[in-house]
Amino acid sequence: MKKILEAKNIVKTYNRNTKNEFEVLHGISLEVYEGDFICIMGPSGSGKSTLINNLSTIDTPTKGSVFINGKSVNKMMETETGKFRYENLGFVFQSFNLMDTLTIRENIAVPLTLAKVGKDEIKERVEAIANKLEINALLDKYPAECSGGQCQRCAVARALVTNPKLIVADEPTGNLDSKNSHDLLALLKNLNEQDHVTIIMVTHDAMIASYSKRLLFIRDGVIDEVIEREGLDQKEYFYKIVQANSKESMELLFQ
Ligand SMILES: Nc1ncnc2c1ncn2[C@@H]1O[C@H](COP(=O)(O)OP(=O)(O)OP(=O)(O)O)[C@@H](O)[C@H]1O
Repeated sequence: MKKILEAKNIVKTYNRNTKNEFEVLHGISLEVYEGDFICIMGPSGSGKSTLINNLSTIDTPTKGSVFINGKSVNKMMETETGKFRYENLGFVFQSFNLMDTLTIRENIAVPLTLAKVGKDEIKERVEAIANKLEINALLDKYPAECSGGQCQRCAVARALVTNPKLIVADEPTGNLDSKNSHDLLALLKNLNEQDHVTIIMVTHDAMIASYSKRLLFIRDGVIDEVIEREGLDQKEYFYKIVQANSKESMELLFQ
């Protein structure tokens, strides 16, 4: 299986060399293979967003290294990072991050415009991904004219339009109700299973995490527990995830 991402011993320290210096990630190593669907969970403040940002070029680790498609991303120049991002990564955030003044069509086209893809090809690729995600009817609307669920589907289309190797999603269902959350996860699961899109996702929600294939539980800046779905059905996997999540509550209640 092809290795998409490798993190070696990453450490992240905020406010370095000040009295507020504070190490959030304490040497995390991780390998992600093509077709993986990894979910990161953990208590608030445990370092989930810091980890996903450091894995995906949004932030740079203080120590250790990250390789995406075999390329070391730590050593990349600022200018190179932008190009590398839209060629290799698709991002989905809690707040959708669509631009209000652009139509959905223009929003989805942004990574292609940045990559200087020609006008005709942009039109073709935007329409193809809109077809796949069944959002054709939204293309000429503005984000304010779409529901939250529709906006997040459009954000996923924007993340996928460059055919990235890896989708990075930080709390993608954070602003969605349960029906829209499940629809979004069904879509991501389908992309993962049918098109082998590799996904790394942060969530607080055990039900949402039960769509993944592997769960990394972060506690105090280290990977404390790994749960593989393997032969489990979604319900059994969900119960295992709930158990991992309830560890803190049990400790608080019965210490
Ligand atoms: N830019 C920053 N500068 C200083 N400290 C930061 C910065 N970003 C995050 N932190 C701190 O690092 C720790 C981990 O933050 P992070 O956002 O990664 O946690 P999280 O697990 O994603 O939390 P949550 O579930 O609440 O979103 C927290 O204590 C946070 O206050």
